[in-house]
Amino acid sequence: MDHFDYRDGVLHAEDVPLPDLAEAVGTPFYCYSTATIERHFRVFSEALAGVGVEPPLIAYAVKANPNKSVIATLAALGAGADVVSIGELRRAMAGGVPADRIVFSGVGKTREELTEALSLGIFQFNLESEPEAEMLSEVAVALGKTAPVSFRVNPDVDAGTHRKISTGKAENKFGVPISRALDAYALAARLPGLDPLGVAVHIGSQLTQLGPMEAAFARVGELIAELRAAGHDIRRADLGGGLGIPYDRSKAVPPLPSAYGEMVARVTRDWGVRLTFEPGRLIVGNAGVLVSRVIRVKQGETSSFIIVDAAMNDLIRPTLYEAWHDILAVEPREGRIAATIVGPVCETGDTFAEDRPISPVDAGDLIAFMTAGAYGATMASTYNSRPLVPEVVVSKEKWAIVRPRPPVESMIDADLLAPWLADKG
Ligand SMILES: Cc1ncc(COP(=O)(O)O)c(C=O)c1O
Ligand SMILES: N[C@@H](CCCC[NH3+])C(=O)O
Repeated sequence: MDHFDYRDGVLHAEDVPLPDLAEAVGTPFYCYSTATIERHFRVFSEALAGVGVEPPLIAYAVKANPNKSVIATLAALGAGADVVSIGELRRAMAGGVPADRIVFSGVGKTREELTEALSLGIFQFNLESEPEAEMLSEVAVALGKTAPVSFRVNPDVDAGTHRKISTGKAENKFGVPISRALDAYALAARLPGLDPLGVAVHIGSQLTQLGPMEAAFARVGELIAELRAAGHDIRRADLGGGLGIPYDRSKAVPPLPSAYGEMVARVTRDWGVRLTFEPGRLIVGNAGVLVSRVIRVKQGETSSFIIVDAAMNDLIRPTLYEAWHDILAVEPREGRIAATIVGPVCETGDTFAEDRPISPVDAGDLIAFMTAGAYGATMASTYNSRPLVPEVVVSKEKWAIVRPRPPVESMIDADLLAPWLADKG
């Protein structure tokens, strides 16, 4: 459930009519609902409340939406953070997440990143290779600290999602092959400065079936038993994120957090570990929309095109993953047309939807891309010298711009070549 609804024929974000925001902020802009973010975090936390030997750590995957106000909303509810760069780590802390609730994931952490994170005293490093373990050991020895580590294992499970967001198949770059895990833990136990205390897994994103996750978790359970038999003191398991959300309201809803929670409870019953979860999309996906204005409507030879002022640089998911977003008129008119909805960027791929049924719209009308709170603004670029889209947060009848629109002048590079040319004579 989200808090974007029609009232008197106008789409609202909580109690704020979207046309009012468009008037004040200009288009396009992202708009997030605080109530939805809070609700999703609570629903997920309640579904997982009883699993593991102590309350689980719900580490919000910051990459899904790193806006500081979003992080702050979640931090106030006790969320931890799953981060993949020092930028995300600093953002999480700036948003109020304590270091000891932060998990550092990612396949290419640098020595500088490992050093800063260890100095800050984070909850856990999820290592993705043996060379990374060796580097972290060197860092730990230099700092005179012990790093709490898990290996992210790659269980070679087909997650049944889009190939570009599947992470747990043998051919994916992520994790240590589970077949090599015993050797990796033996290495970590030998290396000074590492405490190999857990196992981590994450097989992909927008997962719409529980089966592949259950298969991966079962393998983690077997591994924990083998590691203990080999003398390792395993006290934690991190089951990652990935639970899917409904993008197309006319289709079946993916498994709910309650069903996920029941599956996790069943599979992990005898593990005797503290569990961590890293949900991203589930928390923020349906908490955000991208609001855009129709620039003009144009008749092509075979299609009718609605050209809007948002483009692939603002929301890349449709062209990158053939992803579906519901597209709604903010103030719908009578009737229905089918149109191809495109942005102004000079790429054929700058197409949000083809032959999509939508209420008739004219130049100047507003439309909303639904379910854009996750992997929307965070994946934006300035391609075609388009400034990043502003972000607005709504709470009941109040709203605030939490990232302003940069001026178009910011698209003009400083002239760094001139002094160099002058220097050459
Ligand atoms: C390691 C890790 N954890 C958590 C997530 C969050 O995934 P999602 O947004 O699908 O919950 C991702 C992204 O897929 C990830 O790579
Ligand atoms: N960015 C992707 C998901 C990748 C998740 C990060 N590992 C999406 O929009 O669906």
